[in-house]
Amino acid sequence: MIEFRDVTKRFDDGTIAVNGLSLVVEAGTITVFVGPSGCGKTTSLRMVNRMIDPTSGTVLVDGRDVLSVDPPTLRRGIGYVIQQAGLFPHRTVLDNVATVPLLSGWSKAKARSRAAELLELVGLPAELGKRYPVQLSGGQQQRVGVARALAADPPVLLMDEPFSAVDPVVREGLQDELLRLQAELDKTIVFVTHDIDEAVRIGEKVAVFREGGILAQYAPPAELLASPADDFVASFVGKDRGYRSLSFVDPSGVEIGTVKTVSEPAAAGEWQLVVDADGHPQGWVAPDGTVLPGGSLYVVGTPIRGALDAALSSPSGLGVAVDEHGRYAGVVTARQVLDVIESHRRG
Ligand SMILES: Nc1ncnc2c1ncn2[C@@H]1O[C@H](COP(=O)(O)OP(=O)(O)OP(=O)(O)O)[C@@H](O)[C@H]1O
Repeated sequence: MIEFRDVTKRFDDGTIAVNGLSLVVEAGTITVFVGPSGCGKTTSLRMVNRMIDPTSGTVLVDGRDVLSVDPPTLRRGIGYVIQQAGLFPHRTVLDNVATVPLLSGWSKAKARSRAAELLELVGLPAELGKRYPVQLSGGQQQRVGVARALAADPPVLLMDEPFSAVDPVVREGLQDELLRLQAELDKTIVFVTHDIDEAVRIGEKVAVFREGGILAQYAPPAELLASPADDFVASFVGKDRGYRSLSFVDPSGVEIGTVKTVSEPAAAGEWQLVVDADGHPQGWVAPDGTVLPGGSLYVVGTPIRGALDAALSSPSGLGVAVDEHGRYAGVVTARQVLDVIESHRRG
């Protein structure tokens, strides 16, 4: 557990970067600090591992005031991941990941075998270990950065805009990967971003900061979207928040219907879904035989936003539902999904 107790940081030039911050980051959760540029997110994060010390107030990690622990000892238990990964350019990927185990006195062989395991854990093929950081894509470098931070198996992980240098598609992949890793590793993660979508996607709790280093709201994502504490949070969270809050609505009640499926397109006077031999949807055949690409797919059991999006983006008006292996499971209509949303709203 990490606790900020009335923490203020005033820099020498008088800038108040963090102003009276009090919050608790529960152990084993991902907590996101989000807010516009310059509102004190990075400064708050760096006070956890003593890259910056507070002017007043106390930061506690597992009940211990961080000021009572010398920085090298403290940092052994706290992994740190930054934007652009911060890898050593002159060392191979494997040696980058092995750095901390080596510093902790492990033999070279043991440190490298641990590093190889970690590369696998973050989804990188073993052969990339021999390359140098410049020979990797931005997304791969970020994965190496995460592997390196995990090398000493720290209970706490600090991540400062770790995915902001990569394109949106790679970024979503990295976010999914982090959620998968977290389900396995159960770390206490503090994640800084200025992207509210990223914050509500990965955070179990989200702290919204405003200018002047003031905490505007600290709540689970669904609550943030449903009841922003004030106008600042409401505008920061954005005008699509009603739609985005559907990411947290339970899909039970959504009925999965059926549609005719075919393996070869042919006009049949009705909408038909083309599926391959394994049952994966390929596209639609309109009643006049025109072949059209499909819309987004709804994975059955996932939040209701996906069901609505599948229906709205489908040329037939029927959203295609698939199982967890991506195989056709049925269809949903926007009308029916909206009825379920309405019934949830009425409670
Ligand atoms: N060493 C420093 N000396 C003086 N002011 C500083 C120093 N470091 C940061 N600041 C100021 O403190 C405020 C908070 O900075 P911080 O980096 O914590 O913000 P942030 O929310 O992480 O911003 P960003 O999203 O742009 O990284 C800013 O006004 C910044 O200019």
